[in-house]
Amino acid sequence: MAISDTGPLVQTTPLVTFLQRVQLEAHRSYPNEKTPDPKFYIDLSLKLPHHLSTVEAAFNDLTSGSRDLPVPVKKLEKFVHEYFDDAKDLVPHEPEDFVTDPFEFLLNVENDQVREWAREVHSLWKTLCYRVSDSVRESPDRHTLLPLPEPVIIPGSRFKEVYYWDSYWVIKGLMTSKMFTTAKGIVTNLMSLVETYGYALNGARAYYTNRSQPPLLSSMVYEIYNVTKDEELVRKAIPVLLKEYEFWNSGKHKVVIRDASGNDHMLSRYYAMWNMPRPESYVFDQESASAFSSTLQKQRFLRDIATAAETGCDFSTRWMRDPPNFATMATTSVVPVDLNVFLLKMELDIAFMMGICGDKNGSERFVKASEARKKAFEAVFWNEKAGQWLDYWLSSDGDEPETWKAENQNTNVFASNFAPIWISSFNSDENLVKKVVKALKNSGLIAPAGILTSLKNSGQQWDYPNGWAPQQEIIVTGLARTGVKEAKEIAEEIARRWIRSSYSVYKTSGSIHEKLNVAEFGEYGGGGEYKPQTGFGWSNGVILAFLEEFGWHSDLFIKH
Ligand SMILES: OC[C@H]1O[C@H](O[C@H]2O[C@H](CO)[C@@H](O)[C@H](O)[C@H]2O)[C@H](O)[C@@H](O)[C@@H]1O
Repeated sequence: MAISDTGPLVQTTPLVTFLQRVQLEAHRSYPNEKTPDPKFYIDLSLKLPHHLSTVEAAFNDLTSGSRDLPVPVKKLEKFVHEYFDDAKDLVPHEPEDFVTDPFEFLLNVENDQVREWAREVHSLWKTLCYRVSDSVRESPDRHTLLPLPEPVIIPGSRFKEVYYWDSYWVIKGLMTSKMFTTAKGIVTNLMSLVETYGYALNGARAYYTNRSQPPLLSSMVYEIYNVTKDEELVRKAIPVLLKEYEFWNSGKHKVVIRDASGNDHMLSRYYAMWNMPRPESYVFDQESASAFSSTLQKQRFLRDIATAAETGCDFSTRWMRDPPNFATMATTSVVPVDLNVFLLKMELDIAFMMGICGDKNGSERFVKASEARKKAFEAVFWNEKAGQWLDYWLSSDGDEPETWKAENQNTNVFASNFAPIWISSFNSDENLVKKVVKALKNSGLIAPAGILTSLKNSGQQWDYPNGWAPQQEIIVTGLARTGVKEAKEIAEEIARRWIRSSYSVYKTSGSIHEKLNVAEFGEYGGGGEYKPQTGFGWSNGVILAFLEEFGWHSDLFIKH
């Protein structure tokens, strides 16, 4: 009998399993250059009055003669059209708190051109706001979309569902747009997922139940509370955050690294509860896994792929033992700097929220937890020579404590190495900030349109020449809020570059992009045909948040 991987698994639904078959058949049917996005098939819903069993029977008939030859495209399209609905499970929704010109909107942005564009970006929330259709609530088995109680803001483009970490930057932008009800609704939706599953899902689809995404729920609650002072929200959030905290600090997510003096440091890693091809990319993952011969190797590789999706950075050389060789993906063997930043932030946020609710003991417990994690940052991640925090490669499977070794720090430069500067535990230390600013300036990461994700050109989405997308916002905000002049200056300069390029791409291609080609972006770059203006959730959010943070009054769109 073949030896199998025994790690945790979360089963998916019968509909997802069936739609994978349809996706695979479509991949066989279409001539290569026309193959539709595999995600299209996994997002389909069953049309009324058909039931899964009858549709499966019809599909079996359709494919029965096609063991060697694929189903002709026309026949497959007819089948899809007859039995499925596409993109009807979300219904456009006018956000109730949207006003064209919000009261006190970007008061510190004095430049007319900038204000006019900001209003346009603000109005794009309307194109990204939906509610889940009644049919999803009434017959969840017909859909891969999951029911959520409140309206949603989606990223847009091919992503027609809520995403966990994207929602943080969406909320930052909604705060600028004064759309507090919509922001609270997003948090309520994510909290409902944690209540149901024990963690916030990667996204609100049945095929995302086997993993989470970077844990930023506490930061979302914190941002909303900071503006609205809504104590009720905080009270509701605390038990949910405690549940989420437990998820990230137990089982396979928890690792212990022992330092040279014998002190144990508890940290966390990403670890998906899945070891098969991701349903939304089944055809691709199956092909990548075909490089391995044994079942165990395939399953481990596929878990590392699904785990990379849990990191939010799918894919990057950051997760490869031998970059850029994709077959060496080993995400579960990395103890990542940024994940632990998010968890340290969660500890500080929970301590703060418990303080608001008068739970002094609880608050002290979480302050202590944050202090312990801060020590772990010093012992495991910090590299004095590099002036940044480095990811750590595990030597074993991470189930037992292992002893720290200098050579296990990943000395490659990634934007995430600078993420700790986001939080007060680190950015309150002026000497440390100066070292980190120097390292960031010399890192090669600061590019014409913002901060690069990495310096390696691997062809992957989360590598050179792309930027650390909106995630750079946390580095910029952290630097901007220190008392160190050169930190503030570099923060403003990075934000200016990001805004100027986003503006340029928007004006020339017609959309706000989820990511920019940060390295090769020219002064006015962009290009492409003029299309109706479209938003992209998290980038929309960062544009508005940067404008709020820096309150520019000069012309941003001229090179300074
Ligand atoms: O369909 C493939 C993958 O798509 C998602 O990842 C990317 O888009 C997300 C939405 O903007 C974003 O949160 C993520 O950082 C991107 O890499 C999805 O999250 C993956 O799980 C999925 O496999």
